[in-house]
Amino acid sequence: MEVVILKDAREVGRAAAAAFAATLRRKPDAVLGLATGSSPLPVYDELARLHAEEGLDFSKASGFALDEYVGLPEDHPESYASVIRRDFASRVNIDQAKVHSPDGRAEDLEAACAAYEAAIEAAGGVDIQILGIGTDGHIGFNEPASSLASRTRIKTLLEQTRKDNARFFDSIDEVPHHVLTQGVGTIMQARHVVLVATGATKAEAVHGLVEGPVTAMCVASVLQFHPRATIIVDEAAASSLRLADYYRHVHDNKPAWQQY
Ligand SMILES: N[C@@H]1[C@@H](O)[C@H](O)[C@@H](COP(=O)(O)O)O[C@@H]1O
Repeated sequence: MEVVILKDAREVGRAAAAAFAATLRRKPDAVLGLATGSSPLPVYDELARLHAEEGLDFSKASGFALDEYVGLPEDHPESYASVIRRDFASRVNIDQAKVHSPDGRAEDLEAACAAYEAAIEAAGGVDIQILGIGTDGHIGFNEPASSLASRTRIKTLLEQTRKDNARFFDSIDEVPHHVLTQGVGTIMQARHVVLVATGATKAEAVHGLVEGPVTAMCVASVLQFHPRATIIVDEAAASSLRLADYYRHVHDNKPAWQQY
């Protein structure tokens, strides 16, 4: 696990976008793992800039979103399919038909989850996955006590997560109770995971993720088992890390040949 502590959200976005750009340049048909929430926004801003100003090419790439609300119309502005389209896909030259989300409107939700797993596998697996983190340590919508081996499935949201996400809706009553999410085991199969977190409200979750015991009570801590996880946080989100000075030292003295 590499922990990178940077000044602010903009720097975090730039560093995470650089990892995406490196993957795309090495493998133009890369499979990108996409996430919603406010944390990845600066990453998408920087990817859009790299596309516009430096010609970063997404034309052969494809994408898979982490999760989706159950029951929201596909064109609802807060469905995660809409959010990914608005925040990312519409701003670069990716083929929108190759940007996928779990089908939260399916009549048979379990079949939709199985189909999503099969689609990720058929695409060759996710090359690089961007992740945010919930205040309770969730990744995707894998709430505390999720199976750490889980695959894409239906989950019920914690009230805290519904409250956290209510800012995107007119009222909390509109936030769905159920979601489809890639499982923890699914996320763990991405070849490179880049988790971004900013702001003091994420400090405890980041501490649990990096330094806590591996526990389903802080699902992100499972990334301690991932062979290539890059955790990029700002100073505020790093404020509960016990070994922050060590992570800074490692990063500042990184040999030029070592990438994240
Ligand atoms: N399903 C998403 C997660 O993927 C995201 O990481 C989390 C945090 O969002 P934010 O970055 O807005 O704090 O929100 C939602 O629960």
